Amino acid sequence: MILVLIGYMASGKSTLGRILANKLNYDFIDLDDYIEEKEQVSVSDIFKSKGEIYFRKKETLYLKELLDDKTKLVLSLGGGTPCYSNNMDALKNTSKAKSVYLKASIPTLVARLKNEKSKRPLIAHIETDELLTEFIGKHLFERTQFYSLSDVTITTDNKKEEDIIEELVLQLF
Ligand SMILES: Nc1ncnc2c1ncn2[C@@H]1O[C@H](COP(=O)(O)OP(=O)(O)OP(=O)(O)O)[C@@H](O)[C@H]1O
Ligand SMILES: O=C(O)C1=C[C@@H](O)[C@@H](O)[C@H](O)C1
Ligand SMILES: [Mg+2]
Repeated sequence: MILVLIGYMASGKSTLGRILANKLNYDFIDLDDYIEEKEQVSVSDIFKSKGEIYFRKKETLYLKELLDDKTKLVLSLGGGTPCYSNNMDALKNTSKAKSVYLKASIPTLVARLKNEKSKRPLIAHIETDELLTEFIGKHLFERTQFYSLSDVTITTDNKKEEDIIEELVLQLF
């Protein structure tokens, strides 16, 4: 089984993925970290030097590699992974994978992202909280159609990490 965590930037994929893997005694991989390790360069630098399209090709390549090769894995995707190529089809077409959408509201995401923009190339240039709110609102609206294809959706606003994990395990097994 591969449990795949999906959601917008700062929805908690990496944080919750680590906790979930530990609880289940599964391996944990964060797709952004995996890409950085394989390419020996940071995601931000890939965006800068090679561009987003190059990044998206690598993201799809490594997602498929992991889906083929791994089992007993919690895999946290990048925020955009479900929205490009046929990545969501690849997830839905393997009985090995179960996907979970970690749903967070715009205010929650803005509060988390406003002080953590620099490592996230798509929002690093946005100067004010108002502009960040507007950007996330539109971006999340475009992306929700892909995120919502997940097998399970968990709302995460104002919930403690351990409570989200408990809910998630109940829904998955
Ligand atoms: N349930 C929660 N309650 C409060 N804070 C949380 C919760 N889940 C995550 N956070 C905090 O939100 C921030 C973003 O979380 P995290 O890095 O796990 O998101 P992500 O989905 O992996 O983001 P990205 O797509 O950019 O990698 C972190 O500072 C984390 O501690
Ligand atoms: O939301 C996105 O499109 C991204 C999120 C990050 O996880 C990284 O994968 C990258 O910064 C792109
Ligand atoms: Mg992450």
